Amino acid sequence: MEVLLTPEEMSEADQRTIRGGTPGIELMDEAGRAVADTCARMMDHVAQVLVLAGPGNNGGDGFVAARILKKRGYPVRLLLLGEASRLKGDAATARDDAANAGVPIERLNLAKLPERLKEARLVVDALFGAGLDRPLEGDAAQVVHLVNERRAKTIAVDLPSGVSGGSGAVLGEAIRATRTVTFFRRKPGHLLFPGRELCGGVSVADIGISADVLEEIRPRTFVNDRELWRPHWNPPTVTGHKYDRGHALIVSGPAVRTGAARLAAVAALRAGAGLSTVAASPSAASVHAAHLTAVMLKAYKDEEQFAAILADRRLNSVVIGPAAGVGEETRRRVAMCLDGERAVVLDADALTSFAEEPEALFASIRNKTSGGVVMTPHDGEFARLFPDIAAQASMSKPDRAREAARLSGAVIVLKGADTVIASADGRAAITENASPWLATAGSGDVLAGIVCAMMAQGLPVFEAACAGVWIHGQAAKKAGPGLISEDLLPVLKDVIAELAEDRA
Ligand SMILES: NC(=O)C1=CN([C@@H]2O[C@H](COP(=O)(O)OP(=O)(O)OC[C@H]3O[C@@H](n4cnc5c(N)ncnc54)[C@H](O)[C@@H]3O)[C@@H](O)[C@H]2O)[C@@H](O)CC1
Ligand SMILES: [K+]
Repeated sequence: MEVLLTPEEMSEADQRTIRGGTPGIELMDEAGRAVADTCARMMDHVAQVLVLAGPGNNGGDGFVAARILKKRGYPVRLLLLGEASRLKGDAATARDDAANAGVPIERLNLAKLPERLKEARLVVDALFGAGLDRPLEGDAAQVVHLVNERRAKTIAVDLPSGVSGGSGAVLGEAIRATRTVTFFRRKPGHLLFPGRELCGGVSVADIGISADVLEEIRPRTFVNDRELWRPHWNPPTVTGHKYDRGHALIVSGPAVRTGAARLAAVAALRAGAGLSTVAASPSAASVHAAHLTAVMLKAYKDEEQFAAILADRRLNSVVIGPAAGVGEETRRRVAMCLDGERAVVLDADALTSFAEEPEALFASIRNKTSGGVVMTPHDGEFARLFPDIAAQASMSKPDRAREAARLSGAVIVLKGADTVIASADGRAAITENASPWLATAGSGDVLAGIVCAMMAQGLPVFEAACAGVWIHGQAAKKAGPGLISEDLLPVLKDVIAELAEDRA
């Protein structure tokens, strides 16, 4: 399980280490050394390196890197944004050490920068890191603009300058780096877009901070990797029965819109639910009947018959929303699904149907005494249900999802290229295995089915949602470029097989 540290948490890790007896300058030396090592690895021969240093400790790391590269025989030049006399603490020490080692240090001059960039084979961006607290403008923004325009090979120290470590947002302008070297642990901004794209490859350097500090800091943001949820997932046992693996129920849309429910129902079965049933009106059921094999079908004429289906407690996890239609009927069905012990995935039209009265939905979710609820909005659906949270532009995606989870009581899967899963208890996971080919019709229906299956199998709700999103991503990798949603279904078998092998 990989934890991510916000800039505040990282600063706490630094401070705890320093209080524990490691001088800050030692951490900075290690950070700068890691940057210098990366520079050396990225150049096939000794050539000019240009270090751009800012006014804080990120600049300090740049001074150390320049000093070490100089000692290793690289021609190095350092340009400082701002006045040397304003450097403080460890950064001032690092500047003195670099000057004593003979590193040429100049004040950064915009007019001369293009010439300096032309001379360099490699640029080190040590302008701003974790301390970025406002948008870049004026000279700083100009510098970034000129570096990006030059398309020079660029190594970012900690973060590409201008990228927020907490949210991945670009504040003003941001460096487009070839590679980013960060310290101790990755930050959310390395995984969240647009930051992720601007980082290039990210490497994490050990700078002498002990993992013990994490026990005190208790980070609440994670990478959605296998380790996060796999301890809760078990392959079928030799003597197991299909009912041990739960029974997924997928509520279908009307006769002309039945495909979404079938995608979800087959996905649920493939993702390991013991059984999967589609519930449909008689006209929709006759369409399904021509298509379904392993998935079962139950037709219902009216609300009473729908209630009778729900009364079977073996149907322990339900998906409602895909192609369900927006309006009162869906609202009533959602309320019926939420009333009971089963787990519920609310997707698509189930979310949009409550755009006018989200509180009614949240009240039904909070009234639930057992069985988890997962909501899977994309940005548009999220903004309809949580307009106040969506309006807070400066809030990071994990924080928006956390707030929504707190407000609604559901686990929120906020979809996108960097899907975030968050729970009301404050945990949030960021996904990095999504394929761009997942942006295709029906992909969300498949996801809803997989999440439903994970809850049917008894995974706790947050872990079920994380597992579902991860498995969906892996399936897309296996299906490959050009995939359509149907292609995700057969390859789910391979993803599950690998999970099972991994535990053997
Ligand atoms: N002891 C430590 O805390 C360590 C810190 N490290 C480095 O230190 C960095 C954090 O250092 P700092 O907290 O000093 O922060 P930064 O060096 O990232 O930036 C802070 C400085 O930039 C200014 N600033 C912020 N946003 C600005 C903007 N938009 N326009 C103009 N000026 C702006 C601030 O006023 C401040 O002077 C990390 O990213 C990492 O590179 C590493 O050396 C490891 C040890
Ligand atoms: K930087």
